Formats: sequence, C-alpha cells, structure tokens
Amino acid sequence: MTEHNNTAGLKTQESKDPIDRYIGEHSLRLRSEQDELVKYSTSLPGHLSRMLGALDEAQFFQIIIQLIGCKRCIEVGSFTGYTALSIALVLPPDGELIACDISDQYIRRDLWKKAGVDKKISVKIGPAVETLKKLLEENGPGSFDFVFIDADKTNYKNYYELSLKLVRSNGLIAIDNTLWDGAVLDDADTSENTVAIRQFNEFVRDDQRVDISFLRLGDGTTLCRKK
Ligand SMILES: C[S@@+](CC[C@H](N)C(=O)[O-])C[C@H]1O[C@@H](n2cnc3c(N)ncnc32)[C@H](O)[C@@H]1O
Repeated sequence: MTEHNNTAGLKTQESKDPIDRYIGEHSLRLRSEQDELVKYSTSLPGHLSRMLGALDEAQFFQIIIQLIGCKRCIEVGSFTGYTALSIALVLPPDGELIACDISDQYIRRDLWKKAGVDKKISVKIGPAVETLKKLLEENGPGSFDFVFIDADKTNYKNYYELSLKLVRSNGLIAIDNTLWDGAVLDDADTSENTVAIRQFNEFVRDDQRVDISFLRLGDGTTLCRKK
C-alpha cells in the first residue's frame, strides 16, 4: 500500500507541533506491551514505519468502546497489531476482535499474548472485502458493535458499506486517515489514494444512514453512528 509521504505527519507521535506533543505527554497511558509494539512498528523500514495508527486515536477508541459496551469489534487493516491490542485490552473477557489484514507478516501475536489478550483476537488473513462478506454471511447483519477501517484507501467505500451492514443500530464505524496528511485539501493532488479518500469524505458527509463526527484526531478520524 502506498502511504502519503509528507514528512511532518498529523499523528500525535509524528507531529512537530508542540500542541500535539503536549497532548501526548498529558494523556497517553501505554502499557509496556503497547510501548514495545510502538518501538517495533516505528523501527520497520521505509513507509512501514509510518503505518502505525495514532496512539491517542487508539486510546480514544478504548473510551468509546467501553462507553457503548462493545463486545464484538472488527479492525480492517491491523499491520503490527497496535490498535488491535488497544481494543482487546478494554473488551470484556468474552469480547472478540476480528483483526483483518492481507498479510500477517508484521503482526506481533507474541505481544498480544504477553498482554493476556491473544484469546480475544481472531486474525483473518485475505482481502478484507472478502473477509467482511464472509463475516456477514456467517454472523448476519447487525452482529458487531464497532468497526475500525484502516486498510487500503481505494476500498474505503466498500469497507464502509459492508461495515454498515455488520454493525448494529447505535454501533460505530471509525475511519482512519480521512485527512490524509492534509492532501485532501490540495486539488492538485490527484493520486489514487487522495482521490479515493476525498470522494469517500464527500459520500459520508451526505449519507443520512449515519450521524457523523469528523475528528481532528490523528490523521483525521471520521466517526459514524449507525442510526
Ligand atoms: C495503516 S496499516 C494498519 C495500521 C493499524 N490499524 C494500526 O493502527 O496500527 C494498513 C494495513 O492494511 C493492510 N491492507 C492493505 N490492503 C488490504 C486489503 N486489501 N485487505 C486487507 N488488509 C489490507 C496492510 O497490509 C496494512 O497492514
């Protein structure tokens, strides 16, 4: 997957803005396993080191997941498993997170195990559109509480439509990178990923099936409540 390559990112851990640093220093509470996963993820070569989700975004999810009493969650795009770990840490003992990715090359199951949450996470490897279709067939509509979409940007609309079927009424869909390092504002940027996110943002803005909140959190986090 090609990531947008601005050097000064919008994620708190990458940002050069002192306000972002201050926010991080006065809110982040990382367990040792999360800390280890951050170090591992950011040590990977090239664009991989920037794939890790924003740390304050994952911590925000921990709060809303507990607030709405989520038991069954899906993550679309798991990479090393940082947000998956963060979600699993706050799920009840009988809670479940389905972690979808095209590859498990970088997933640190050992750290999930060390944190005592490995049994709450099921990894599904393959194109996530197919995985979500299968989950819908096997579990039926409205069978999940929360979906986090963070995989290939050109499939965002497909992931969103399938997620809308998979989540219950009052369930949440969170979509990552909806600011794409600010590239969505730059009309001269017609790269495939930027265009896909721009079109997705326009679509969701007008979608009356959900309530929407576009948060200036991480690289842009759009939160949708299914009506
Ligand atoms: C930005 S990373 C996910 C980061 C992770 N959510 C986190 O917060 O640390 C995107 C992931 O999407 C995966 N991905 C890309 N295309 C995919 C596809 N078609 N189906 C499933 N996963 C895909 C990549 O392998 C990568 O691990």
